[in-house]
Amino acid sequence: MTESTSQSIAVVGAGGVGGYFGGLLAAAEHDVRFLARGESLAALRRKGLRISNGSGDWSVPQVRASDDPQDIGEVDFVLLCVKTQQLPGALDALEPLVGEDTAVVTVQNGVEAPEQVAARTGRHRVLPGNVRVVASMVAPGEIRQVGPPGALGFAEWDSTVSDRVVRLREVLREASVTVPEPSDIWADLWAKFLLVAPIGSLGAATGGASIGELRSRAGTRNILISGMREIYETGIKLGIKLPDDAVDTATGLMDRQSPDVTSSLQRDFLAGRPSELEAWTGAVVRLARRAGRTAPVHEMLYELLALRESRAARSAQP
Ligand SMILES: NC(=O)C1=CN([C@@H]2O[C@H](COP(=O)(O)OP(=O)(O)OC[C@H]3O[C@@H](n4cnc5c(N)ncnc54)[C@H](OP(=O)(O)O)[C@@H]3O)[C@@H](O)[C@H]2O)C=CC1
Ligand SMILES: CC(C)(CO)C(=O)C(=O)O
Repeated sequence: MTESTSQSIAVVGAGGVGGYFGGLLAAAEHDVRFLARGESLAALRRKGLRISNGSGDWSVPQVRASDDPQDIGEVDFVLLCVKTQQLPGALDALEPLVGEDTAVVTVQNGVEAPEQVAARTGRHRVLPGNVRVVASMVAPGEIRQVGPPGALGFAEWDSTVSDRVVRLREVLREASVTVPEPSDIWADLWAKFLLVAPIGSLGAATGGASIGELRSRAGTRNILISGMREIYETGIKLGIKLPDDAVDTATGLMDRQSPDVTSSLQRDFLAGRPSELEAWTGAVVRLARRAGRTAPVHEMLYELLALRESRAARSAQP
């Protein structure tokens, strides 16, 4: 074991992302402590974590997990792996985990989570992160990951590489996690946002059309590309150093995805679960306004989806 293995890491949320990256870290015998709850916690305590992907199934029969942040205690790093709408609750639980030198890594889709966390912890504690993986919790304690191995890129707020960034990168690499080194973490986050938000929003508004369907119809393809341009223009106006060809790059990435890919936003909508609508579609609309622009594609999609969500909430009431 190397020096970096002595780092302690709390994983908050044992769903798709937390279960996958936390599972890899735990399998590599790092000091990983899950802050979990409900059935996930019961499963982690009973049988540990099981992960399946293209290369097979593997499990970590014993993991350290609790729903009490005091049991987790102070750690070197927190991987904050909850959905955006769950951030306020997770942040309430953070205090016992965070000591003088603790850094908190965000993994959420969208571009606003780092600032939401920083509002509680201060920017100096936040390492904005960008996750590229397709992983979901198929049953409590059971994670399915599809496609290429998951990657977790992160840096300091100003995109610099501090000692703690180097330490966490080493720990993750020892656990076989791919760790990209973005030269500008904000441009990297926006580039992913630019790809994922239009696909997720349109996919949800169509009732769950896959990426293959959306990109192959001329009309829906145009909507996606116009949506990407809206995010690009907003980002540039807000000072994000997106490359000139960001929309072309995102279009190429979209075209190379397996045709059956869907996003978590549309899957959550289809299943009637609370969604990240505000952090995806809603954020595009808000950020465009902040930039003094409009984003007509996302404005329309946001209104359709917000109405759909509020109707679903009303009909779920007793
Ligand atoms: N899944 C993916 O492939 C990718 C996801 N992302 C982003 O990562 C984030 C996480 O997504 P994902 O892992 O899919 O989400 P999941 O819903 O699968 O996992 C979130 C987990 O966090 C738990 N949780 C929430 N609040 C707390 C809390 N206060 N204490 C303890 N546990 C808590 C949830 O429990 P409960 O079920 O009880 O609510 C759930 O198990 C999202 O922002 C998503 O956009 C980014 C890239 C890829
Ligand atoms: C990359 C993608 C679209 C994969 O599922 C994602 O981040 C999400 O669905 O939350």
